[in-house]
Amino acid sequence: MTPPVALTIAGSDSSGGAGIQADLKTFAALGVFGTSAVTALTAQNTSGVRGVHPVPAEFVIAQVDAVLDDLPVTAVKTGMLATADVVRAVADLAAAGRLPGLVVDPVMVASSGDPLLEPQAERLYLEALLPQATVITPNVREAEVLLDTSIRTLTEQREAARALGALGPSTVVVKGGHPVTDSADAAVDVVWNDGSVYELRGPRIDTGNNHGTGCTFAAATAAALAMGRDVHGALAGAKNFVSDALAAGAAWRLGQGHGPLDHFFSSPRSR
Ligand SMILES: Nc1ncnc2c1ncn2[C@@H]1O[C@H](COP(=O)(O)OP(=O)(O)O)[C@@H](O)[C@H]1O
Ligand SMILES: Cc1ncc(COP(=O)(O)OP(=O)(O)O)c(N)n1
Repeated sequence: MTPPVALTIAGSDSSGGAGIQADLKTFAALGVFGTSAVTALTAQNTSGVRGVHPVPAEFVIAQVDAVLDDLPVTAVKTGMLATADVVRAVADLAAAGRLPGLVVDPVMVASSGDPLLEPQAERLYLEALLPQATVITPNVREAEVLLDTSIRTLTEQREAARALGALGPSTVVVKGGHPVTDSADAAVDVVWNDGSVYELRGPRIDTGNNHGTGCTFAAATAAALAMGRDVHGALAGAKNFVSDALAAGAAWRLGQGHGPLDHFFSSPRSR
């Protein structure tokens, strides 16, 4: 049977845990045919980012055009966009109606603390890209930067989701992988949709193997949208997928730092 097709516009993580590698694994694990437009090469491993080599915006667009002109893409995920030029170019594509089911993960900084976005691009996210998205998935730290505020409680996480919703996206998820003080035992993501706010809650899994959680969550959301699920079903499915992949990879040892998730937890190898 012909599978649904999703596109990721994101950076390459040489260590395979985050970026387009995580996105394509997630798409494959969920039965979606994955395509990609690479925005930057990173020389990266589980301990940190050693270098970033951005792709010129024109060539990012050339990759997107090549995919969209040929394949029936029904959802798109953006991750590390690296430069202001690329954020602007992707926003222009969205404005032209070329990016269906758009999930924007506004990647700014790796969990290692290394920057993955030019600071001047933050304003463009706010003004040009986020308002056009079907779903935006900032983590708490990214929400703080976008709103120029601090988020220390679940109440503030909920307020942040509402404030980001006012910018224009259809749905906002302020992810809680970095615990706010009153949700230390649970991983709580706050969803804003069309004026209402609710929580996606799961147990906080005790593991250092958490490299690529955000990429995986956004890619799983895009995969579900590509399959035709509604946004609530897509987010619930993505939350379960990332929890299961974290739990399955909790004990393996890949790399010296924050290891990856096990995206293929339901494959024969993991059983
Ligand atoms: N230790 C954990 N246990 C359970 N879920 C987690 C854990 N860490 C992150 N998550 C989940 O992974 C997804 C990505 O969140 P987060 O880690 O905040 O993103 P990012 O990688 O962008 O910082 C969210 O659904 C979040 O709740
Ligand atoms: C190339 C690339 N893109 C994105 C990230 C950040 O990934 P994320 O899923 O947000 O996970 P952590 O940084 O929290 O592991 C990245 N590191 N590299």
